[in-house]
This record gives sequence, structure tokens and C-alpha cells, in this order.
Amino acid sequence: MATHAGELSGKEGAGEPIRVKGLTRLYGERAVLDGLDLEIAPGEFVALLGQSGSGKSTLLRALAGLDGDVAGTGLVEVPEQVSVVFQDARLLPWQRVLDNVILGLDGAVERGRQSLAEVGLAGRERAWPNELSGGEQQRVALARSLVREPRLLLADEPFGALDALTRLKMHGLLRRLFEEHRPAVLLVTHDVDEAIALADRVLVLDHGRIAAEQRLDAARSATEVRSELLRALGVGEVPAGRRDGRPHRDG
Ligand SMILES: Nc1ncnc2c1ncn2[C@@H]1O[C@H](COP(=O)(O)OP(=O)(O)OP(=O)(O)O)[C@@H](O)[C@H]1O
Repeated sequence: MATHAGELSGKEGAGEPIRVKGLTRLYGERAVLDGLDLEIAPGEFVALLGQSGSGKSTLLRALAGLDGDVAGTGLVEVPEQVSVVFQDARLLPWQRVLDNVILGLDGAVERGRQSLAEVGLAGRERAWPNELSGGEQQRVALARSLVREPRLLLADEPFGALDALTRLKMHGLLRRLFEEHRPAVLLVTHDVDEAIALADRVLVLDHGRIAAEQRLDAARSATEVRSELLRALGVGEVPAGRRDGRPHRDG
């Protein structure tokens, strides 16, 4: 598929949609993805929820082209520039922060600096990864993705290992970066509220297919969308005052 990063301007997403048609992925006899269809528009932010083991990471790896060893069939059309962010930052410990960001890119020092500034790490270019907090390391991972100007950003629980406050800050950062750069985004998360806070559209994966879809727009309140998503996830209503989806603890 042709890529159009050079044409990207302003707040519109550019390029062609991401298309998945009839995607099946097998582990042994078992179809973890089972004829899955999915389309993401350029510049659209989609979150993917699903019970543990429902195949979210398998789908993300298929989109990233990281599942060459897994049996399956189906069509996957993605832009050439795809970046992936994982739960752990996966920085090279023997490379300084800036070198991690521009790894494998020629003549990208200035762009690397800019990306680090965008994620709030100006001045930390020469730090070693182990001198950074977990949240800062994830910022570096975001900068490393951004500097490649992805047309599709795949994120697998990118904030799952962070404390709640840092996670909230990272939500603000990710959404701001998204608004500025407008890649299409597929964010895998366990957190219904994170999905609602960040995405334009939230999907629920179940038995290897998209089982539910909710759009976040002015027509419906976040509370309504949340209830629908919890229902689709097979979770009952959460008592008022508990917004994290966990049951009340006794005592
Ligand atoms: N390499 C593998 N070999 C065999 N089975 C696998 C392999 N990778 C994943 N699976 C199985 O495929 C299913 C889907 O896994 P996947 O990691 O995609 O789920 P997930 O929705 O991302 O789960 P979680 O939310 O717990 O991260 C699981 O039942 C898992 O055990």
C-alpha cells in the first residue's frame, strides 16, 4: 500500500484505511482470530477491549507483521509506516535516550530531539534508559515511534505497567500527540475508562471476532457507552462510585 506521510498536514489523517478481512490465526487447532473483519480510517483512534486471552495481542501482532510464524489466512492491508509501542518500553540499555529514539535512522538527530521535546523530555537526550522512571521510558518509546512518522500506531497496553497518576498524564500526552500527528491508532487495553477517554471508537473482541462497537460522539454520554461496553465484556454493572471495573472488596 502506498504511504502518504509527506502529504500529512494539519489535523486530518492522511492515507488509506487499514483493512483486515477474514483474518484467522490458529494456535494448533484453535482459532484465536476467526474470520475477523476490521477497518480503521486514516487518523482514527480505535481502542480494542476484550477478555484476557481473547486475541487482542494476536490481532495487534498480525497488523504489525510480527506473526510470521503463526498459521492463518486473511487479508491485512496496512501502511508501510507502522510503529508499535508495548507495555514495556524495550529501550536498549547501552544506548543513550536520543540514540534509542533515532536507532536505525540516518540524519535524524534534530528530529529525534524534537520528538523528545514533544514528549516532555527535552534535556534528557544523553541520559541512559536506567536513569529514567518507567513513565519516562514510555515517553521515550513514544518519541521513538513518533520520529518514524507512522501512519498506523499500534499500542499494546502501553500504560499497563504505570501507576494511576502517571497513566492519566500519559493519556493526555498520547491524545495530544495523536491530535498533532494524526496517525491511525489501535490501542489494546484492559481499561474501559482508558478506552473511553482516548478513543473515537471502541471495539470488543470476543471469540476471535469484533463482537461490539461503540462510537464516542456527542450523541451518547460516556456513561452509556461504558455500560454497553461492560455488557459486551460480560461484566455486570459496577456499583456507583467504583469506576475501575473491579468488584467491591469486603472488609
Ligand atoms: N505462541 C502461542 N502459542 C500458543 N498459544 C498462544 C500463543 N500466543 C497466544 N496464544 C493463545 O492465544 C490466545 C490469545 O492470546 P492473546 O495474547 O492474543 O490474548 P489477549 O487478548 O492479548 O490476552 P491478554 O489480555 O491476557 O493479554 C490465548 O489463549 C493464548 O494462550
